[in-house]
Amino acid sequence: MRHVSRYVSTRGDAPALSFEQAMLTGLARDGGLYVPESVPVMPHEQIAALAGLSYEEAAYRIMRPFVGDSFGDDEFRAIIDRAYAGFGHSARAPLTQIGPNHFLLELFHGPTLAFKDFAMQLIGQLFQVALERSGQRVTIVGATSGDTGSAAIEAFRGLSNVDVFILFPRGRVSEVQRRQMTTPVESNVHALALEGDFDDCQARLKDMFNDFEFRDAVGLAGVNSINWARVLAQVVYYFTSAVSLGAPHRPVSFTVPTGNFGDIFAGYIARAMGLPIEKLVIATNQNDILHRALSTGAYTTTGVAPSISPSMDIQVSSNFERVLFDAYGRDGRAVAQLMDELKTEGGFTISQGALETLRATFESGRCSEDETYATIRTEHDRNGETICPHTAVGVNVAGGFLSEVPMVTLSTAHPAKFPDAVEKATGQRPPLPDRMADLFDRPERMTEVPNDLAALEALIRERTGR
Ligand SMILES: Cc1ncc(COP(=O)(O)O)c(C=O)c1O
Ligand SMILES: N[C@@H](CCOP(=O)(O)O)C(=O)O
Repeated sequence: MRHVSRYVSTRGDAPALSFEQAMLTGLARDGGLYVPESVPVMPHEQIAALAGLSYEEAAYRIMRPFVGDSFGDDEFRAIIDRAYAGFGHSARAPLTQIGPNHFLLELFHGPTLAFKDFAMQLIGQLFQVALERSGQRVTIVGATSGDTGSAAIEAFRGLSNVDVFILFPRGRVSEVQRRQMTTPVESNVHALALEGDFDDCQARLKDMFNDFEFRDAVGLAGVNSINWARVLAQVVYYFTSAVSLGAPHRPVSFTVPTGNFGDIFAGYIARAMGLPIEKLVIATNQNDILHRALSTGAYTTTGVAPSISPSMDIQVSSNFERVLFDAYGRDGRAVAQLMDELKTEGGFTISQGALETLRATFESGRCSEDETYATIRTEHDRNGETICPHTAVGVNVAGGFLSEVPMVTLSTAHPAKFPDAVEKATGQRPPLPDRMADLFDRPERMTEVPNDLAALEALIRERTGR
């Protein structure tokens, strides 16, 4: 398979970078997101040869061409092995069947019980190797609607060359999610409860990246899915699950509970690499901007409405920019203009040509709050499966797209992260795994912060002394 040598910005006005540079940079200096200059295609026989391999070996073969010479072969293998050693299931991402031709891909066996661990554990290892080599010290700032934050803290806690600041919307994450972020005792961890919603957290994060003086002074790095390495790690489980269902000899479809569009974008990359994905279905909760955009062509923000699937309470869906870049023929100026309209006017209209391109790849659906509860209840009663509300959104939307082609719905978090919603739906409270059983007894530590760039930057500078 050909190797990717460079990553380019979706806004076309930042220097092209190597894999390691793009990973440590996060957001491009023109405000865009890095993508591979071109996506390598994995030949049919190499996809077939993934059957029966360990998750780690498959991960190595799928990701290696994207890494270029940033990491040596043995070094990269060792990084992958360390990343997944702490997962609670030997298959890492096992499949379970919930109906004729309908499967759940369980992505919650990592240390913080959500799919974020697949990428964050890998990024943690990659950062450590890269920073030790360069002697650099970085300040990671992340925005979270609940799961990215805990996964990032878990991956970077206690590291001597990293400070990690996580912005989460105060009162809008589940109690388990909040405690996962506020109970770690390491002094390099800073949980910041922001007065606002997730879009505010993500907007302030991007503002920090666009303030070059601050960015350079603190050595700002990002581990949200704006970071290409996050997306890359998530490509792997599309391959492993599809191959175990017969790919590349037969096609497979995926439904992805979607918010910031990072996870489904990884599926889009898998498809571009040659994995025969028939349908790629975007499943949204009541914050349905992506479903509306695909249906009408109007990408218009309406304000975030809190839901029982809080990690998907997002309106400004960051990675959508990456598919727009392709849909507009990789015209960075056109993308920059759309993003400008989004910022100044709260939305934009997708051109007819780009909309047709998007519709050729993606389907979409929306799931209401009542439907989410009903789906959790039905899966519990019919299949004995307890699923989290995000997964329920996926299962519900996937129901409209079932066919003779196997459908895989991504099960993105463990139900115990959202016990109130699950208990309300099923009458039973899902227990936390043993290693987290004392989560509610641990003391919490967090700082309440305003939705104000200057105040946030001042706090980060003071805490890091930079
Ligand atoms: C449990 C869960 N499901 C789904 C999503 C949506 O994923 P994405 O933001 O990659 O679209 C998230 C947040 O990212 C999440 O934490
Ligand atoms: N749902 C996410 C929001 C941030 O998404 P990311 O994939 O861009 O990090 C969360 O749980 O924090």
